[in-house]
Amino acid sequence: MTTLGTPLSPSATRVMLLGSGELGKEVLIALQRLGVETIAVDRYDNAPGQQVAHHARTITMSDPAQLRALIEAERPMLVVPEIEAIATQELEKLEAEGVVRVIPTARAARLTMDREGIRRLAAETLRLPTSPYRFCDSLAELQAAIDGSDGQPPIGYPCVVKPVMSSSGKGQSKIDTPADVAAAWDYAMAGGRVAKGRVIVEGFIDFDFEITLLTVRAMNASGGVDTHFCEPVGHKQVAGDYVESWQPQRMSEAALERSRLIAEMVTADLGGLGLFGVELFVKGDQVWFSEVSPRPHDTGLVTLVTQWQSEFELHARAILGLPVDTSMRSPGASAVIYGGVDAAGIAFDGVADALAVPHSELRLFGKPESFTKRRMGVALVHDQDVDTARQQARLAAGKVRPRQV
Ligand SMILES: Nc1ncnc2c1ncn2[C@@H]1O[C@H](COP(=O)(O)OP(=O)(O)OP(=O)(O)O)[C@@H](O)[C@H]1O
Ligand SMILES: NCC(=O)N[C@@H]1O[C@H](COP(=O)([O-])[O-])[C@@H](O)[C@H]1O
Ligand SMILES: [Mg+2]
Repeated sequence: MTTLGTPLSPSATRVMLLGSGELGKEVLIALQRLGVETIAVDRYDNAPGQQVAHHARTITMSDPAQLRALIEAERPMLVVPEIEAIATQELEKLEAEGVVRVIPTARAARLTMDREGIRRLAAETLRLPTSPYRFCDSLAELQAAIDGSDGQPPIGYPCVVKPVMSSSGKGQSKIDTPADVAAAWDYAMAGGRVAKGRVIVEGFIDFDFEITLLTVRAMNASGGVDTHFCEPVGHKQVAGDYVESWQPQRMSEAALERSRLIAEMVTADLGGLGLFGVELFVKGDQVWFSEVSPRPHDTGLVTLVTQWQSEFELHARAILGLPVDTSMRSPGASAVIYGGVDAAGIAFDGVADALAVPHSELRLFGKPESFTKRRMGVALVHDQDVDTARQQARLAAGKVRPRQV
């Protein structure tokens, strides 16, 4: 049975987020609503979540010594990874030593932090359908994997190259012809969240659409763990980064059933409590596993206006051992607002126009520095159908005009 305390008192239930961007900010708000004392950690000062948490700490989260020192000093009840650049092996040690519980588990955080860990688990251990893939440590190995001159079946063209440690499309590119290979390698080397000279090359899947199946592992009344599914979230990606999402994505019963089966298998193996974003490619009734976030997913921002409990509230409840409800309340959509400029302390014009769009909401994340392609905010719209919601969300996002001050 979960007992919650009073923040800033000896009875406090203390939770630490490792990574405090836009997703962590919403988790922190959900935790605060339950009176949880929060510690927001990030690599830079004034990260979005640090602006709402009780405590803010800035460290290099990929440095094992810094991470251990902070966790030992703060002794939170839970550590909640929010980003991909964390010294997860140190988290595994801390968990094994009984210093802290990691969400969902330290092993899950390690396996999903690195594309190799999760891909080998899904494809080789669980035997789930995925794109064909290979891991390469040099441009020569990459070319050999594509051509099949390494003695294995060729990955061929088109294919996709990604650093093993990266997210939001950073360092990712599609290769259509032999002329693109060297540039893709160089881009991957420059774009990972953590310097590591290794990439995954994947055969390109010509899917009809892709979804995130938000899947929650939460305690039931008898102390066991149940798996709950949200309605599928459809999304559109440009250059490996999400620009629009909507819920529900219409799909065949067979494809939905397969998606749930895959999500159930992957999340059961990763274990622990919390919400997962299971990314799947769908073509007709066929479903491929792509990757999974053991935490709220950027495309799931739409659930802030489509579900009674958003993915952030679901995560907060599940990790605390509380019951969850994944039901929808309305169709809806989200559209991303990019910075458009490279500047610190930018201003946003057009906010009133955006919010004049019926059933719209905005989240402006408050990131201290803007980059042309940095996600700075999102427009959210609920409406009676997904098509209308998508159109209106794009309209609202387009009304917001970031500018240098
Ligand atoms: N093998 C593939 N075939 C076709 N499209 C792909 C493939 N791999 C990736 N993509 C496209 O690129 C997008 C981003 O890929 P992926 O999810 O692996 O990157 P990411 O950097 O982890 O992104 P995020 O952190 O936003 O989830 C996918 O959602 C999909 O649209
Ligand atoms: N696809 C993963 C994702 O969306 N992660 C979200 O982006 C933040 C980093 O943003 P930044 O790169 O702008 O600092 C992360 O902290 C997380 O909230
Ligand atoms: Mg992804």
